[in-house]
Amino acid sequence: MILTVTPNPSLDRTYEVPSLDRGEVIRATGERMDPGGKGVNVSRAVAATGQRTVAVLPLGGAPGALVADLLDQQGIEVAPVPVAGATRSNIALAEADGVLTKINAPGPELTDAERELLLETVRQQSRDASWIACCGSLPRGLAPDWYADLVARTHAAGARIALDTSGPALLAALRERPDVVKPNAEELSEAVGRPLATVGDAVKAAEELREMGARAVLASLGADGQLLVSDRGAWFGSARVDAVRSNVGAGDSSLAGFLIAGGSGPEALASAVAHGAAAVRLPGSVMPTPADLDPAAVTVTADLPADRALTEPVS
Ligand SMILES: Nc1ncnc2c1ncn2[C@@H]1O[C@H](COP(=O)(O)OP(=O)(O)O)[C@@H](O)[C@H]1O
Ligand SMILES: O=P(O)(O)OC[C@H]1O[C@](O)(COP(=O)(O)O)[C@@H](O)[C@@H]1O
Repeated sequence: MILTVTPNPSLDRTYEVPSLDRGEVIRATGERMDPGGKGVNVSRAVAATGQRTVAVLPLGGAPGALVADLLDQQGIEVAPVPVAGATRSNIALAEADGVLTKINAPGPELTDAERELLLETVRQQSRDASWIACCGSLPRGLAPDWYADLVARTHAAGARIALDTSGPALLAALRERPDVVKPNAEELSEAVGRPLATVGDAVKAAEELREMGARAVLASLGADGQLLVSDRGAWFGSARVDAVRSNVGAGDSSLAGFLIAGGSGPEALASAVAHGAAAVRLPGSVMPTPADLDPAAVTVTADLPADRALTEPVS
């Protein structure tokens, strides 16, 4: 079973708009609502493959009830932690030319009792977990070392940990040796404090994250593909996508693909790339099913294209 922990889930509202004009009334041409938050999306993608997954998440207020309903409709097993504050709503504005603007709200502040209940729920659910994916930003009330503490506790109980977060929460948790971390290019650059212009720059940064404690680094590089750096070696994977519809949740879908394929080595990287490529062909944060995957379009190589310039360099 793959357990996911999303301390700050969301109701994701995506509006399709012709274009963004600041200060004007913009009439949306389409709208959709999805249960969101990075671990929630990992659970949705794992469940789409038929594997068992449980999502642990605080839920509160009317948006929280809506998230619970939407997850129920999708058949996702949830271990909810009731909280007094309302679950946040995150807004994505998708322009006709493909540009996506996202507004991520801070979310409710968790009380001491809610924080304890969240930890206790993770502890109870982690008994049958092969992997625990700890994902997303931390809500107010959880200190930056919250993930570090969770990694230390769950490692002691024998589960493997995948971590997808950023900033101080990522840096603190690295010290507890998570089994894999999944930064995107911006998060990787922020963690090492350097710009990334080439695949080689990303490889060096991923190696540095391993020196800081990560056992493996699955770095997602947007349209350029993904990189896996671990004690078994380093590989680069990519897949060409002709029409990108939405990249919301593409990283989450990739992490799910990586975990369901065993969570290490080139086969898991190929699965991560296939899931990322499939996710961007789908609207909003719709997660791919096996029928959406095109494994034949994926290339994985140990011959790293170090000099290749990133399509979207991080400055
Ligand atoms: N424009 C794109 N074209 C093709 N694949 C993409 C594109 N954007 C994302 N992907 C796929 O989805 C993965 C995750 O996207 P990325 O933007 O790196 O992560 P995140 O969603 O975490 O920011 C990429 O590594 C790639 O495999
Ligand atoms: O916890 P954060 O960093 O605010 O991110 C939450 C948001 O990210 C998502 O999980 C999507 O993630 P990505 O587009 O980065 O893959 C949304 O569902 C959610 O609104």
